[in-house]
Amino acid sequence: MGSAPPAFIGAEEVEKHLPRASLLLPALEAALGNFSSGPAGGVVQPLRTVLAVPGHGGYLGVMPAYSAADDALITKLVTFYEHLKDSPAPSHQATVLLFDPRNGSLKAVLDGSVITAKRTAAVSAIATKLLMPAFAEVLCILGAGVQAYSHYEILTELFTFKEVRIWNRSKEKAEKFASSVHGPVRVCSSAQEAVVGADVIVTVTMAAEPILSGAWVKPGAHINAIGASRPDWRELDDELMKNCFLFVDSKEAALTESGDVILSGAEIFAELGEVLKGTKPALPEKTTVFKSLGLAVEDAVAAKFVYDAWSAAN
Ligand SMILES: NC(=O)C1=CN([C@@H]2O[C@H](COP(=O)(O)OP(=O)(O)OC[C@H]3O[C@@H](n4cnc5c(N)ncnc54)[C@H](O)[C@@H]3O)[C@@H](O)[C@H]2O)C=CC1
Ligand SMILES: O=C([O-])C1=[NH+]CCC1
Repeated sequence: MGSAPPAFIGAEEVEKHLPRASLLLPALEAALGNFSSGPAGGVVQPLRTVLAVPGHGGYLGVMPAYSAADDALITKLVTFYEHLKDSPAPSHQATVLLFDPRNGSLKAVLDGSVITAKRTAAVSAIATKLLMPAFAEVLCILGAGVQAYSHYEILTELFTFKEVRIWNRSKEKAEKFASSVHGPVRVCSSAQEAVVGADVIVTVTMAAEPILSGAWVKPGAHINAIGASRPDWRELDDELMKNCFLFVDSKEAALTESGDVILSGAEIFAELGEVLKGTKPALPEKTTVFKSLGLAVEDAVAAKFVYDAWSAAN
């Protein structure tokens, strides 16, 4: 007798079993600490393979990981395309394959887009909790796409801001964002207007040139830098990169994939996992940048969470 056919868990079902990204926080904190502990942490995760799709402005990322603590074995396949102006397709699409670690059988094929949106925002929330200044009042989001929504949701769930500001390259999209989310959001006409005086800043754009200048940033602010995941793409300028304390999810990934890190020559202070383990300090009183590239082990944690909840309900 062969093994059971794999389950297919689509976007709606993923959303149903993972209604809030904050449900992932304990498991993600543990996974980031394990990732930064080397082989003793039980995370096996090579640097992702990213191949360009010539002539189409697209990329395919292959992201395998095993987490012993979660006993989760996955690979995520994620595509991202720079300019999809005349296409209804989202810029990022992903699928997660979840395997049985005991025998390699495929257990489930999960929509990876909701997982990517939620686990990325949850990791930014972990960084924000550790690195944002005391008494943070103003949240600023640069970009108004999928990640802007997931970041807004978790950051306003976990923290209380007096003001939330958004800027987007096309103002219509920022206005749509402001009218879709539940709380009040001020739409700004320039990135500078949105950034000046902000305590927590999130960059979630597809920019390839800097959209955030260090000259605008309030000393002591915390920045979650989520976009610019190619070695020649930027969201942050040199002034910011060189005058901040730089935290990353993975040093290896940052030094290979992040244009903001590679081209600025900024020194990495710590991995987030090292702060979570207590081997590096958090420095919330300093200007801090968390440069996120996205780790497959985060997808492993999220896919396991969704699969377990789905299995319990089916
Ligand atoms: N660190 C991580 O784990 C992850 C990072 N990302 C990155 O986060 C960023 C946002 O992703 P999504 O929200 O899914 O994308 P999206 O396509 O839904 O939204 C992108 C936003 O950037 C704006 N934009 C596009 N080109 C721009 C430019 N040249 N300058 C300024 N703004 C521009 C668009 O108007 C849109 O509002 C992307 O760079 C993506 O690669 C995405 C998933 C995971
Ligand atoms: O981790 C991830 O899925 C991604 N990081 C950058 C683009 C997609």
